[in-house]
Amino acid sequence: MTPLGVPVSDLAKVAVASLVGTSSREHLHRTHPPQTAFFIARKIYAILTHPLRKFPGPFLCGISNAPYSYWFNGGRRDFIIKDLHEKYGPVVRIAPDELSFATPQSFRDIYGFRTAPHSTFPKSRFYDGSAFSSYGVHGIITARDPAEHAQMRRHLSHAFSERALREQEGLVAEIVDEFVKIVGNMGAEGKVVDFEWWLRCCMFDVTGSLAFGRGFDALKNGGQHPSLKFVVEAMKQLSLIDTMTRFPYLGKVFALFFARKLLKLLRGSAMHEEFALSIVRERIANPTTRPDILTRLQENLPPNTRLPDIQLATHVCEILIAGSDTSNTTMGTVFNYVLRDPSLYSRLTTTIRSHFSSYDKINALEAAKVEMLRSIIQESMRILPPVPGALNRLVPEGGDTVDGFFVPGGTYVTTQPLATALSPLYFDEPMKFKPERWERSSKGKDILEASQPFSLGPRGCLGQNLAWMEMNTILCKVFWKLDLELVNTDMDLHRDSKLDSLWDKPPLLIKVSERRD
Ligand code: HEM
Repeated sequence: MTPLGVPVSDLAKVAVASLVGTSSREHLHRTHPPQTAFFIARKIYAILTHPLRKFPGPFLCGISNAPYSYWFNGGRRDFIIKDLHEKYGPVVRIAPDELSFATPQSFRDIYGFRTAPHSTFPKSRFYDGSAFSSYGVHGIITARDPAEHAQMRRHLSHAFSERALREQEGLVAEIVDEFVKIVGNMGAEGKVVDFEWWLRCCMFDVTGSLAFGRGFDALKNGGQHPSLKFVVEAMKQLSLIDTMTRFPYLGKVFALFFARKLLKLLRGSAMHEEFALSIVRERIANPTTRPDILTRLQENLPPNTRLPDIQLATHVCEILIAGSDTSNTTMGTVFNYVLRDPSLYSRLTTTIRSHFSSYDKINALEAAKVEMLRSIIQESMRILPPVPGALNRLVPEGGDTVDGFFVPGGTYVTTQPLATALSPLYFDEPMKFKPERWERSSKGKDILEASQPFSLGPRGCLGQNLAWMEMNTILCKVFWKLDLELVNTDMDLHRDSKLDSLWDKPPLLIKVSERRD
């Protein structure tokens, strides 16, 4: 398997098929007219009697996965689905077996814990494939079996507890200080800093330090670590893998066309897996009390047991992706909107600079008290949900209801975060950045549960307290110490971002200088 679920053997099969000609199945399809007519009649019958036929949506989506794959590969899937919700309403059929919802209640029904007579929806096959999946090992994010996942989550929760968080603060602060110093120095040299890239390096180092027990020196060497390159590349290929899952036969042809890309991914994946395993093994051979996630994952196990090396390595690889890109996207959105609004920028810097009498006094506990910053972060996660909408779930056998609609078993369902969080049904002037809607005193008409950046229920974000700690600390330190000015003001985050499984954002060019006041 590739890291993302494409069986390696498929690549070989495609190569063989291309040498020996069409497969027997393809030969069957070069059929006599009556067989062709029968095939078409069967297809039409299946379309007319499909259990999802009553759900609204574009006609083509009801008969083929092609529109969905086309949108996904074009990088604008979620924006298109958002438009479809505006046209068709709260539920849209986006593929033959797939429904998209855009309501707060659907978040609860699809992702939440449900009690009898309902049942909790498991993750779908679109989660198959991650680092080490070729060994049959799943991590906390890709485990689909609810019982297997529940056991993992109980164990991993310990690594994200309040106590663990307090102990992790020092490790985070070390890297944040390095980040502030590096961007400050670049600014002093007269360079414009691409915060999109440097925040990515910073979060990769922070999450690497916590999950792998060491940073990746991405800040020191400008993101040259092969694992960072691989992760960035792999996240951009998920639409391709999704397409291959939807079109298993066409997928083989695709594999031929994209053989180079896939082989590069395979090589990158093998290196990343090797690297993760070597770190885990090194750690096991040299036990330490360093208070990171890797240490915590080796605790709280039944006596005389330990997690297999590969299982540990799978968890840390998945945590690396879950924890780095999400926080980096959120902070990029904060900088983008705050720096465009001089009054907001001035109020925020004044608040932070008066809250802390010196840079050294900035810590997670105090940073969490800056309420204005909290509202700004919440609004940033609403206006650009850091995890876009492929959090696919499978309706269990027998079917169930989602926001009052009965959905047959076997249907794939999602709540589309962008469509929900940018809907005028739930937010007043949804395209406007208005942090005040999150303030406790706000009497706005907004329905805040329509923004669920961390998802909810049994698979909701396990690292959200850690994420808050990281983001509060970084943003307080940067706004306290540096003056910032957005350079590429013509950039539009919604217009210029693409998405695959996560966001592919445009550069965020910022002039940085030591604060003048
Ligand atoms: C702004 C920052 C973050 C956001 C918006 C975010 C969002 C999410 C979302 C939406 C999910 C659900 C994914 C799904 O259903 O497939 C998730 C899961 C998860 N996140 Fe986060 N996340 C953030 C930061 C972090 C951090 C910093 C970590 C750890 C270093 C982390 C660790 C996890 C883990 C382990 C899961 C899997 C939980 C499970 O399945 O039991 N996240 N996150």
